[in-house]
Amino acid sequence: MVVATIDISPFANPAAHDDAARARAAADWDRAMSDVGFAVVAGHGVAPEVVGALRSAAHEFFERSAEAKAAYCHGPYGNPLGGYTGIGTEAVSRTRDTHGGDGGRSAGASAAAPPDLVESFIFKPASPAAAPTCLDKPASAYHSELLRVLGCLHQLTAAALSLPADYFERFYSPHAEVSLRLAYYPALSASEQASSAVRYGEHTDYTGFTLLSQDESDLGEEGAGGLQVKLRSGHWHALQPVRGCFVVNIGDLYEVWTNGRWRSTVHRVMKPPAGSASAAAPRLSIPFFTGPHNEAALPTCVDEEHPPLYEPVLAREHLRRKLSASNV
Ligand SMILES: O=C(O)CCC(=O)C(=O)O
Ligand SMILES: [Fe+2]
Repeated sequence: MVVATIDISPFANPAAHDDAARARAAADWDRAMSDVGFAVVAGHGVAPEVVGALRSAAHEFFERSAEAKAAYCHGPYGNPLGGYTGIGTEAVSRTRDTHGGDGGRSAGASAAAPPDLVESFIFKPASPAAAPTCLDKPASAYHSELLRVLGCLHQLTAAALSLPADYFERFYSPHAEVSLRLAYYPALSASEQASSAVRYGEHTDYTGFTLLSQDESDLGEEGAGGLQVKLRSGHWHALQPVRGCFVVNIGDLYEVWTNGRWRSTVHRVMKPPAGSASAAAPRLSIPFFTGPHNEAALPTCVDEEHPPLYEPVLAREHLRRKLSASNV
């Protein structure tokens, strides 16, 4: 398996597992994050109904008219109120030109990239801007469940990096900087299909862990389009969804914090081939972006053999640079 499946139940349900099981999961996690920067996470304990309810509500919202959806637009992608942004607002591969945690592996690639073929809704439970009624309950339930899973991932990470079990808590409390994004890729028109635009251009995520619920339709025929991850070899690997699991990857700040031991890996969402069933269908994926509160800076994995590779960076400043580059 190029992308490992990691069962996190020793951390999600600690009473049922012993320390040896936790140590094994932590070693597997360290290997996955160092080699690929992506893993498939099982054993998280999130009920399928919680995921299903949010997916249905999101479809209901995105199938509304452009005018109805525009009523929930509160500014550019990444604005503090969250809400809706349509196609034409974001070109994520333009962030490749800003300094990332990836050591500039493909910097300078795409200053003029066309906008991504995606609509977004960012759900923020504490936002004063009202969310559509259909999303409110399922998104709140999903949000709090994923915060719980994030806590497990932090314990797993602390074990993997030989840090105290509660190491990450202080950087993520009293509030983490999280963002629940519904990413809707409409069926492709003939002109979109013919254009050089992609569904979501190549990029690294910006801060901490991203927990992604993939669209099961990505299981379609080989090359049907969907999430692809750039391996160290330069090869693009298509990530097939695994039922009941989340895909988890790290963003730039983790690469900085681990002094390059873990990889903030470049990924993208391609278009399905013209005329295929997948091209005529919408695709919905749900990334939950997570990062520390702004003051956090956590250089680890530094010793005599591993001198610091990165300038220290504050979460807020890094996020600001990335978002301003991605907005069209
Ligand atoms: O839609 C996907 O599968 C991935 C989206 C993504 O990479 C992102 O939102 O950062
Ligand atoms: Fe991403």
